[in-house]
Amino acid sequence: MEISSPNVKYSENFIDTVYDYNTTFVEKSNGKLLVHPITKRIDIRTERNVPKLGLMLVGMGGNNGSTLIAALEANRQKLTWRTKEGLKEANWFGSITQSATVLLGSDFEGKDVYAPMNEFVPMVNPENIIVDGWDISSMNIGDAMRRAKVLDVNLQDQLYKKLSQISPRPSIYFPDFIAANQLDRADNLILGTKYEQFMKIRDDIREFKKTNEVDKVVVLWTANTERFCDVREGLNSTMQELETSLKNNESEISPSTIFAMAAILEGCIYINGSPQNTFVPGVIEMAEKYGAFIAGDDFKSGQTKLKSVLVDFLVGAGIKPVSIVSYNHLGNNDGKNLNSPSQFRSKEISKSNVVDDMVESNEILYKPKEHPDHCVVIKYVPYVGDSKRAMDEYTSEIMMGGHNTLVIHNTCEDSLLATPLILDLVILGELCSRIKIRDHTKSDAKFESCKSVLSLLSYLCKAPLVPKGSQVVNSLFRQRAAIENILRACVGLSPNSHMALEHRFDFSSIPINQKTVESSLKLNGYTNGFHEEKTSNGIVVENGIH
Ligand SMILES: NC(=O)c1ccc[n+]([C@@H]2O[C@H](COP(=O)([O-])OP(=O)(O)OC[C@H]3O[C@@H](n4cnc5c(N)ncnc54)[C@H](O)[C@@H]3O)[C@@H](O)[C@H]2O)c1
Ligand SMILES: O=P([O-])([O-])O[C@@H]1[C@@H](O)[C@H](O)[C@@H](O)[C@H](O)[C@@H]1O
Repeated sequence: MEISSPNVKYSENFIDTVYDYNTTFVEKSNGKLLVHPITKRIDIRTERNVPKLGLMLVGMGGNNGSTLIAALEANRQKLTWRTKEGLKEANWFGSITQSATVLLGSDFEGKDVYAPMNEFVPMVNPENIIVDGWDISSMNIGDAMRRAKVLDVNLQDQLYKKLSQISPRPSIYFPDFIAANQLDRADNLILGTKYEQFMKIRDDIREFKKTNEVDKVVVLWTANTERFCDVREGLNSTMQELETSLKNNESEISPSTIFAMAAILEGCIYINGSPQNTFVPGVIEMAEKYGAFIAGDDFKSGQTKLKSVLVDFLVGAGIKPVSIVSYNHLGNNDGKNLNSPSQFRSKEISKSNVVDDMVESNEILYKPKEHPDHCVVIKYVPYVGDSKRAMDEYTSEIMMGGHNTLVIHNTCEDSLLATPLILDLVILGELCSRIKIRDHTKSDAKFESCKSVLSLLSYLCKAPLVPKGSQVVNSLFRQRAAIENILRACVGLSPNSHMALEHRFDFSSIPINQKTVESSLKLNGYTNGFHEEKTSNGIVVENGIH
């Protein structure tokens, strides 16, 4: 990849670009829309040095946790294994950072050219991630992998010895927050008051950092879905209240909120892969005060991911979804925990709200407050294990009183859909912590980090957490476009608009071909001897800046 841009500069530690950010503000008054296109010249700085990254999983002995650890090791060793379909090899299918590409542009023959998503800017290599974590179950990860029944046995057998030497740290367990049916796993617990348990988690993080000499740590919740906790003044509506409630051993402070507090105070990135409301206002205030990063909620892996595509397509096509029913049954421990009404309610909320922004986007189809019937059903059927059987029905109104009904059946190993998302959350979350911007027009402007709430990770979450006052976006393609266009901006490329004007109009008067490019480079003060620089991830950047 050769980026010939006068606005991109590679130094030893940074990629610096001067970027014209174009956006549009709209005023609504007296039924009219006054539209203000805005261009803001900013500097974008991406640290090039990728840290030695530690990942601490809460719930590491679960299906997702054990499968992630197994997959990291299998890919590290490039393992292959025989199955009845033939020889399989380790891969990261389902991970956008490892297995997806981004449209770069077109060649001079007009053909699209794509590049791997992880070649735009330096990203953490999964092979170098050091994993640790906690579980209320003491089972070692080798046996946990067997208990999960997710991976082929021939692969498990190659991994078992190494994974059986890994055991989860004792964790925080408040029976009231997860299903009672989880009690039989809970043999690996930290005792003491909530504050003492909080301090133990902080000690664990510090010990992990010191022992492994990691530069950064991501703490990621892939433990069981908790019930929602109360949010109220005097309990957790501010950081102060939360800290006081913790010290007072307040029953409504959940294990996940304690992990989030500990992670924030230890300078870690904290990511919530489950649907519960871990991020009470006091946690968000704490993250903002300490400049920590948080993201969530609930991995967007299967039915909901498809829903955020289908509803976007239907509403975008002017077709009106009027009834959406999402049913699935599965038999893994997640399903067992969700068999309990309070925990199911957490999941029902995250699976249901995903259509709201897309419905609200079209006032032609929907009157204010009008929305489709939307039903979510999850049943626990032990025999099927991790093989989730999902059935969805989308009924829509089409023109002249017609109807269109889509019925989808989807069977998958649920953990093999979620595990790659965990990797992406970790890698993209860490990348966000290395990107900064400042106002190019102000000589005294300071570089600013991302906001504490990493809404860029929405693509990976059912119920995206966004900064206060920001719009929740669930459309999968809008979420993906945000990621790819920010990666492009970090190397000075404009957003993919797909306008392709040069292929829709006769550009003979404005030729875009090899000669044009060379002459425009000269116009932009390029010299013949281009300054080439190999970046750490193999991109050769060619620019005329000397
Ligand atoms: N496709 C998916 O697998 C998917 C998709 C979206 C969300 N999720 C969510 O991810 C989470 C994990 O899913 P899973 O299939 O791995 O579930 P799982 O039940 O197999 O694993 C959860 C693990 O968390 C442990 N645990 C429970 N409470 C804990 C605590 N307080 N501290 C530490 N460990 C604790 C359990 O012992 C278990 O080992 C669930 O909340 C699930 O809803 C999963
Ligand atoms: O991601 P998705 O398929 O919409 O939702 C899934 C649920 O349908 C499933 O029952 C549950 O066990 C998983 O945790 C996941 O949340």
